[in-house]
Amino acid sequence: MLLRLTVAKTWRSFSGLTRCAQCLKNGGQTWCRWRLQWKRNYSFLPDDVKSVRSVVNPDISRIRNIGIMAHIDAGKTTTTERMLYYSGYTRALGDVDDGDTVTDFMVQERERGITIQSAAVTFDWKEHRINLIDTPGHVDFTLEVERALRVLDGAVAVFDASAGVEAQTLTVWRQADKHNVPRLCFLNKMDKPGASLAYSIESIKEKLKANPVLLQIPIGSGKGFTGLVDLITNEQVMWSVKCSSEDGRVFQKTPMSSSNNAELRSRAKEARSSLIEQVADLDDEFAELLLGEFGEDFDAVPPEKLRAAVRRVTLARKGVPVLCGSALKNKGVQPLLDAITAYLPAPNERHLDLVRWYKDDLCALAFKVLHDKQRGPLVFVRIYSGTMKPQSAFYNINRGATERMSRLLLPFADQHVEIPSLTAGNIALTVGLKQRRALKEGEGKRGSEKEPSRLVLAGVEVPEPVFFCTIEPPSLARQTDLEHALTCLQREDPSLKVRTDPDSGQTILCGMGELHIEIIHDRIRREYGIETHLGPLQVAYRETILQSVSTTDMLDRTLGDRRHVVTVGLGVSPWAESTATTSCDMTFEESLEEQLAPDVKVAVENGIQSSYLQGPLLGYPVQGVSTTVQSLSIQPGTSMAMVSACVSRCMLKALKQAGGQLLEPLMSLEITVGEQHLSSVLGDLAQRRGAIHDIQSRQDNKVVLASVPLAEMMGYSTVLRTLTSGHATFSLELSSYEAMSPHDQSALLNKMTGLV
Ligand SMILES: Nc1nc2c(ncn2[C@@H]2O[C@H](COP(=O)(O)OP(=O)(O)OP(=O)(O)O)[C@@H](O)[C@H]2O)c(=O)[nH]1
Repeated sequence: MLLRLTVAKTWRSFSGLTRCAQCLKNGGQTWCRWRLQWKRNYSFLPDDVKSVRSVVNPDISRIRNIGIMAHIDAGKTTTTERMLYYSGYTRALGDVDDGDTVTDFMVQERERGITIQSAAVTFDWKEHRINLIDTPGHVDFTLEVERALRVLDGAVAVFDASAGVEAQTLTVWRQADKHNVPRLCFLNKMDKPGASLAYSIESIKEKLKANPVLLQIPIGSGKGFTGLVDLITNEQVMWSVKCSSEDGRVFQKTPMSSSNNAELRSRAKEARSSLIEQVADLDDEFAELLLGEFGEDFDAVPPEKLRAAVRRVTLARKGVPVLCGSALKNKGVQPLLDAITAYLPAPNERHLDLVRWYKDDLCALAFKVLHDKQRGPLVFVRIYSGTMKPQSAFYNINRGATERMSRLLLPFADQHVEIPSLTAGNIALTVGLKQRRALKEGEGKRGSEKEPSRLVLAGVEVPEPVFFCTIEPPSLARQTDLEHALTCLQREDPSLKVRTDPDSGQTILCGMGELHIEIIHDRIRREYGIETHLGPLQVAYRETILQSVSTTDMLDRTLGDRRHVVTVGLGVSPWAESTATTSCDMTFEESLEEQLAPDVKVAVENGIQSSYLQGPLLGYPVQGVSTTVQSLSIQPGTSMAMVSACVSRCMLKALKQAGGQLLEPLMSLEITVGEQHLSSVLGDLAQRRGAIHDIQSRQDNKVVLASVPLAEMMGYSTVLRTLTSGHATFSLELSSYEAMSPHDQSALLNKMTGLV
């Protein structure tokens, strides 16, 4: 009896047709804990992976390495989840709100319903291999997006169709521009009452300065969104709306000519004509075809000719195809998959100059490391040329070392399938590479044979952290465990920085934002079993100088029977744009440059660099300063450590004399808020030293664009929630480091030095 009940429950739960008995007992909630657990356990079993197809190395022209990128909550994970379901790799539809999606597998991701780390999945769609990376939308994890875009050939930018382009969309769009990544736009959430195709298209043009090429128009709006018109094939694509549990697998395609909706027919005709004209403007080959054969009758333009032209336009990055749908309501995802295979490039269509040097030798870029307790570091690699095989040796150009990989895996989120080899164009996971950030290889060949400096694939820029706090283990005995945990976490996440305070000896965590540090704290507790204590969160200020100064210093010290004597003269001067940079530089006077021995130069450089790390005001890093070493005399027998110490002391003196200026991180803030709460939000911003740049209208909401010092934004999410009863969202991103006013600077100095 019990068995029968369980089987019945299981079937009901699996089929998604009815609620389980426990759900009904719980007052009719759609999901109960039991059902969630079941979904977690069974919705992504290893045998869901179609391993036979997966092990086949597909032809390179049929591979698509793509990323899904967007502002937070636009629906990236939900869209990815649908792709996995329709391609047959999962048996049940995962849901972000239920915390059971494939790509958000970290506990923190499931609990919070957000993506924290990018996750790679591999699946097949209509004879194509799609390697997909779902990236986070929250700005604290922006490095994850950058790392993914570095190795991808194409991207899908997902938009909330009721919001259009949002703050983080701009950031990820710029990142994709930087890496020349062709992309598609997916206007998601067409089922939302405020969804608007026209508004979203306009904001893509205006804010992203992109050229949207509309390939579909929606049928119905808000809750009445039922399908779309495919303007390429001139067909109506309709999903069934009979049942809310419909999984969207089945849909109907009918030619527009047979539609009895005259208004839709005319809208579609107009949109298709605009599309054809736009593509003809962007692609000469298509324009010629149009002039020659189809000038009089756009209806007769064959879909395949139009598709090929849109592909050329996309690859040349002259336009961005735009599609629409509702991932949550299971509409529009299969056409999006078709578009990925039709318009985004195969790896061999992305012409990387560097790769041709390798010919058939292996060239791969390691772009991400995961730390696995049993297997050690798992390194994600993108293969650019050659073939990768387990149990073979590789030359790591960055580290100048040969390494051996023990196993080769294909990533399916947190599940991995072992494979015997993988060819160019693919993304794989390797086990056994020991070197940190193990990078590119030329199999079995020393880099020198091939001018290694020219053959290294560029990595990504790691953003500077803006927040820091102390972290302490529960007892001194756990300090080593904490250090190990932090080493592993840093290996995975280069935007996390860990240092030791030279005065107090405390360990300092530096991160990209409040959420970033909170997640690291939580991971140390859950994954490494250490209950750590975090000190108060502090802003990472910077220091610079106000004027040019020259000074000298002399060190004369006897240690044991050895006398060390150094005299140094140097000048420091501020950069014209000290707030626009995060670095400093140094030079030697011409005569010294020629005269000094290499080890002396290194010692001097070390002294200068160490003084840049801690400014004279509050010990924050110095930026925007040029130093010129003007004179140096060293008595024989003096150690190089003493040279560094003397230079460092002289630098401190010079920086102090040059007048210290504190720089604080200024953040770009975008708040979306209902009109009724606008005035309270603006009033609050005024008290936070905020400067309002613009207030725009977005459907029924107002969007406030402002800049605010980071120091004023601690715990802002709670404040905003209280001010607006939870009816506002915001996104915060580092804009620049700005000089503090003399009043604010002295207040901060007094506070930090304990004078008030
Ligand atoms: N109405 C509606 N809601 C959607 C749709 N797609 C996603 N959502 C909801 O939007 C919220 C965010 O969805 P996610 O898929 O987590 O969005 P995301 O872009 O992956 O979020 P982050 O990774 O955290 O940036 C969830 O509550 C989803 O259920 C859609 O098509 N329509």
